Amino acid sequence: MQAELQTRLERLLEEKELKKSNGSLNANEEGKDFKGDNGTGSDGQNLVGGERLADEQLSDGIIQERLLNAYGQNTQKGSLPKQRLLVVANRLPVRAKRMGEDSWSLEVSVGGLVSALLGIDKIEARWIGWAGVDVPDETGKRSLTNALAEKRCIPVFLDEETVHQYYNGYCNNILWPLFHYLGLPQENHLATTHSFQSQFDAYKRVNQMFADVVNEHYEDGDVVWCHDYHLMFLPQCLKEHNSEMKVGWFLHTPFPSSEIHRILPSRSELLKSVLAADIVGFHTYDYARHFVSACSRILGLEGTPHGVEDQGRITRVAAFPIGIDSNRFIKALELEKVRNKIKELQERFSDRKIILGVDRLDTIKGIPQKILAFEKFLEENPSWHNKVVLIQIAVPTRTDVHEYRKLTSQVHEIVGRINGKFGTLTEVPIHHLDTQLDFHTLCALYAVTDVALVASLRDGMNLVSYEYVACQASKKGVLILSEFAGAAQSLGSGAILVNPWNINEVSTSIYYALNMPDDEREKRHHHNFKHVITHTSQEWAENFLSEFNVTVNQAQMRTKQIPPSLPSSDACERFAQSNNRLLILGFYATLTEPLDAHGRRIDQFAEMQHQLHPDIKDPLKKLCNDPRTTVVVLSGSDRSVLDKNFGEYNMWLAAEHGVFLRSTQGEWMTTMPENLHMDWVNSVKHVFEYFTERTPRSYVELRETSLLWNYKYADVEFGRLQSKDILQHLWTGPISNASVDIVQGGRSVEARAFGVTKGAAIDRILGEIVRHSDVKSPIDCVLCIGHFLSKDEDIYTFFEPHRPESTARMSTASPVNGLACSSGNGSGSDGCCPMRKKQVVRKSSNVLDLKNENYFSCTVGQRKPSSARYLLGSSADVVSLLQELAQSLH
Ligand SMILES: O=P(O)(O)OC[C@H]1O[C@H](O[C@H]2O[C@H](CO)[C@@H](O)[C@H](O)[C@H]2O)[C@H](O)[C@@H](O)[C@@H]1O
Ligand SMILES: O=c1ccn([C@@H]2O[C@H](COP(=O)(O)OP(=O)(O)O)[C@@H](O)[C@H]2O)c(=O)[nH]1
Repeated sequence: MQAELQTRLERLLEEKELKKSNGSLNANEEGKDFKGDNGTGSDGQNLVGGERLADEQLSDGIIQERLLNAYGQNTQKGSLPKQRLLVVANRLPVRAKRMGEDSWSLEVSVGGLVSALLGIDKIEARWIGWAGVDVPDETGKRSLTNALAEKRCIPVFLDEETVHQYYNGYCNNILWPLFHYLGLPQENHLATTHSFQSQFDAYKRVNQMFADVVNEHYEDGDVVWCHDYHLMFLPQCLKEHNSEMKVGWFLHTPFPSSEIHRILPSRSELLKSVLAADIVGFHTYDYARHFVSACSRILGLEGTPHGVEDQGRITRVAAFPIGIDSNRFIKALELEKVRNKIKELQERFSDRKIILGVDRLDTIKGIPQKILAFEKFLEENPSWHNKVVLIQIAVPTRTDVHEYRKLTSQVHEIVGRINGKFGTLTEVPIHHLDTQLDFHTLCALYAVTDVALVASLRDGMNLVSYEYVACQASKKGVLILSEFAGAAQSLGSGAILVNPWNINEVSTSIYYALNMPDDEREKRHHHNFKHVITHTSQEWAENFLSEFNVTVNQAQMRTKQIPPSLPSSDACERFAQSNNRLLILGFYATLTEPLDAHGRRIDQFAEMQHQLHPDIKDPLKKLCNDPRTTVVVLSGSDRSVLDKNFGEYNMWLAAEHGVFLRSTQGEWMTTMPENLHMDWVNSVKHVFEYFTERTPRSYVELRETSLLWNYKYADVEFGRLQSKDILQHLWTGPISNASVDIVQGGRSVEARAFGVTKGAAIDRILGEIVRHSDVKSPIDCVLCIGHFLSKDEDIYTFFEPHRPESTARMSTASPVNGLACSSGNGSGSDGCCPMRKKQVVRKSSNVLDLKNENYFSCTVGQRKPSSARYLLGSSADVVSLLQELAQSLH
């Protein structure tokens, strides 16, 4: 882990150096082209990526080559690896308006996501999304597709009803308010609950439609970057179609606490689907932390400092704070038409200070709260009447959603009341505009403003605050910023942070901002400005994509260490051909029923009954009754558990990791080594019980030679903390000098007598089995299958001690390469495994005649590096295998 962190850090520093030396991200760099009024670039050509001047292309090439080298990709001199980016977002950067049967006008869409992605001009990208318009006819679809192609945009066509259910319904009436901590729509809770399923179905359908378009345009090697809450199903849809596709997902809104997310009926499906991506990004560390925590608490998955682990597959989760194309704003202020607008505004408001709000008219933006705070300021500061104006730009948005329409009339009502109260014949204190401004007017307004007021109740980032800072190089105005906007984490040192719900606080902050001494204003602005010009949208995208490539490479390396699936027909064939075969099976999670398999939640009561998988009984009975097959269940459980579950079969039971052994025809015997010290038991029990009392739903399993503290059903994070604490208590207390091993499981801590492992026991078990066996020929086929802790994986290596890890993984298909068997390495001319030779001194001497290809070790369920040769996905797969083996007996 430490090593991984170091390389990550080293890589980031290296990239930073590269960028510095190239100067490509320097905000003061000269000679770049900037996007025009409509955001289509100064030449009006491409919205995303695009053709630029030759010298720029050259420098882009160098950057890309260096970055890709830094990512560890293969680059051949002279031939740059091509990595196209497919940006997939609900909204295209342009909104289409139909002008005629086959003619369209394209306007730039408003919103932070579009603004940020338009700021990336150094990566070749295509954009896939909805053009914001219903196009029912084929002519329209064709002509719009062509018009958009010129902007490197690819449309996904959605009809009106689908947009209603998916966009207005599930996205903006359910996910949006919930992710912003506003709960589900207040007025019609029941209606929402009722329509939930149909909206969710539409949401899934639309995500599949997006996936279909991506699949159609995808070329090998492309990177697919999915955006936002509209497309949480997309990563799964894409990976199901092509598991090799590189898929990233970025959320532009907050990700709420798991306590909020768990309200969603579709909470698990959404999380699982997002986790199908290789990398998942958020604006802030808090959102990333909430996501990991939701995956732990809701899906029961392991959260690591790097991401979320599911069955050995890690989805990287990290914070990538977005930025703006600051140069675009800084340069715009030099344009003549912007300078003219600035002059106009200065003249118009020459006798007043300007407070500015720029927001989509959205429930999350806290517009009513902002206006009420301004009212309070006017009430408390009569000397400021007629000397200050609040200009509120409220861009109409999502107007088909009830809550948004309600907000519009609410805001109008408050503004009207306040203007009525404080206005004069010629002036009003609030200029409220339900409109969208063009880029140049917006820049001019930012530049003349004295105080920008952002009062979001929650906001993923809030780019308006960045844009304001970028335009304030000369005026150095004050930014009042809600602590609930993601931007508060990056601009917090220069801004005045406020709680928008606290009207008094916002009102006094307005007063403070208007009266702030010049030097303080300058210092605060300097902090913010430095951040805004160095943390650009270009850098944001590069960081994300760099991390993306590293993540994919690391995942590929990890996959190579995971055992391949068991070739079951080969195993069955070898098994059937053998004269004396041994089947060693684990119990828990190997032969038990997976309780959460059919959408049922994990149920502690049911699961603790340790129920055998219902389909296992027949094949197991058949195998146990076969005279040439010996079946052993080898478990950590105590004798009573094995008696209860397997008493009726003709087999061997090895309880407590093999310390106790019996044939079901006979009595329990102990294989316990004589020097097994158990003097630690009472004090460890005391510690475990202490923690059980303090950790709800944890429990202790008391066995004779081991004690297990299990927190599988407890709160994951609390359980993990408690387990760390337990270890500390044990090491510093009862076991400091005792002869005991502490074994950490996924959700358990086990104390066992020193040296007790399944691998250590198997030799003694084999000796006993052979002593009692009627079959006189040696065992010539072994299947050893279990969901074992890594400590117990020595059972696999008992049969195969010299297995070269890496080569074994490479040669996934053929078991022949698995065992290190050659006549030159002491294995004997019969081609038997070397272990057998080593074992001749043990009790199991001469009982094994195991050829390389007749040995099948198999880990169950855990897609993790393992000493086993093969993998079976779950106990259901074990059942299928046993059924096949039983059939092969004929
Ligand atoms: O597409 P709309 O439904 O009209 O909404 C506009 C966008 O609103 C949201 O923007 C967010 O992204 C910004 C950039 O990361 C961030 O600064 C802001 O805090 C977010 O609210 C939404 O997430 C986008 O998908 C919409 O396009
Ligand atoms: O009249 C307007 C008002 C806003 N914006 C843009 O809309 C974006 C709003 O992004 P923000 O992150 O602040 O919030 P969002 O609307 O995405 O939630 C910013 O880039 C603004 O420049 C605009 O182009 N015209």
